[in-house]
Amino acid sequence: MAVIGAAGRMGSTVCRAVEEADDLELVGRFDEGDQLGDLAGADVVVEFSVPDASPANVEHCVARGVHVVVGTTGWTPERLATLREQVGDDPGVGVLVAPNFALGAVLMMAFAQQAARFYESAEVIELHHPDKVDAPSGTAARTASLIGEARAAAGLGPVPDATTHDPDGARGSRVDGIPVHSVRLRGLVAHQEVLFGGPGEMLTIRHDSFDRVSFMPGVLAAVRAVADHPGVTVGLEHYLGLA
Ligand SMILES: NC(=O)C1=CN([C@@H]2O[C@H](COP(=O)(O)OP(=O)(O)OC[C@H]3O[C@@H](n4cnc5c(N)ncnc54)[C@H](OP(=O)(O)O)[C@@H]3O)[C@@H](O)[C@H]2O)C=CC1
Ligand SMILES: O=C(O)C1=N[C@H](C(=O)O)C[C@H](O)C1
Repeated sequence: MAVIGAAGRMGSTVCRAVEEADDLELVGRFDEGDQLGDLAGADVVVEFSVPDASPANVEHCVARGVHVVVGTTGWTPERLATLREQVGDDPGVGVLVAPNFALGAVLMMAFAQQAARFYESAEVIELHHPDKVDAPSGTAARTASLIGEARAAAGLGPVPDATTHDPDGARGSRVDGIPVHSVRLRGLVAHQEVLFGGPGEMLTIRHDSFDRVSFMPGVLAAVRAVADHPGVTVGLEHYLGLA
C-alpha cells in the first residue's frame, strides 16, 4: 500500500503504523509536488492531504483501479457526488471517505444520532490543535448533519434560540440547523462535545483523541477491508456494523 500526504501529521503516523503491521507493506510515500504516477504499484492508498488536493488525488487512484481510504476533510455533498460519478455503478474499486477513524469518535457520532430525536436542543463543540486549517472539523460537520437528519425524521423543528443580535457570530456556525462551535488551542489534538438539552436535563457525549495513534486501528482496519466494499462509502461505521 501507499500513503498520500506522507510527510504530514497523519500521513507520517500512518506510515509508522503500516511499517509496524506484519500483514501490510508500505511501497510508496507521496506528498505535495510528487508525481503520483502508478502509485508505486500499490493496491490500496491512504490519503491524508489537504481539502483542496484530496479530490484530485482520489480521482487519480480510482482511474488506476486502486482502492482508497480517505481521511482528508472537506468532502462536501457536491464533491462526493462527483466522486460517485467517477467510481460509477459497477465499481472495480472501493473508496472509503471517513471524517474520523478513532473508534470512540465513530461511536460518539452513532450515539449522537440515536439521542437526537429525544432532545429539543442540540449543539456541537469541537476543539482542535491550532495548526488545523479547516473549521468546523469534518467530524463536527458530520455529527451535526446526522443530528439534523434524525431531528427531521422525528418531525422536530428548529433548535430553540431567541438570539436576534449577534454581530460577531458568537452563536457559531450552523450545519443542517445545528449550531457548531470551533475552538483552536495549543496542546489539544482532536476533541468534541455533543450537547443535548431538554426540560431540566442535559446529556453530554464527549470524545477525546489525545494522540494521533488513536486513529490508527481504524485506518488499518479500513485498509484491510476496503477491497471488500466496492463503490463509495462515507463513514467507518459502515465497516464496523454500526450502520
Ligand atoms: N479522518 C480522520 O480520522 C482524520 C482526518 N484528519 C484530516 O486529515 C487531513 C490532514 O491532516 P494533518 O495530517 O493534520 O495535516 P498536515 O498538514 O500535517 O498534513 C497534510 C500533508 O499533505 C501534504 N499535501 C499538501 N498538498 C498535497 C498534495 N496536493 N498532494 C499530496 N500531499 C499534499 C502537506 O504538505 P505541505 O505541508 O507541504 O503543504 C502535508 O504534508 C486534514 O484534512 C485533517 O482534517 C486528521 C486527523 C484524523
Ligand atoms: O485536523 C485534525 O486534526 C482532525 N481532523 C478531522 C476532522 O476535521 O474531523 C478528524 C479529527 O477531528 C482530527
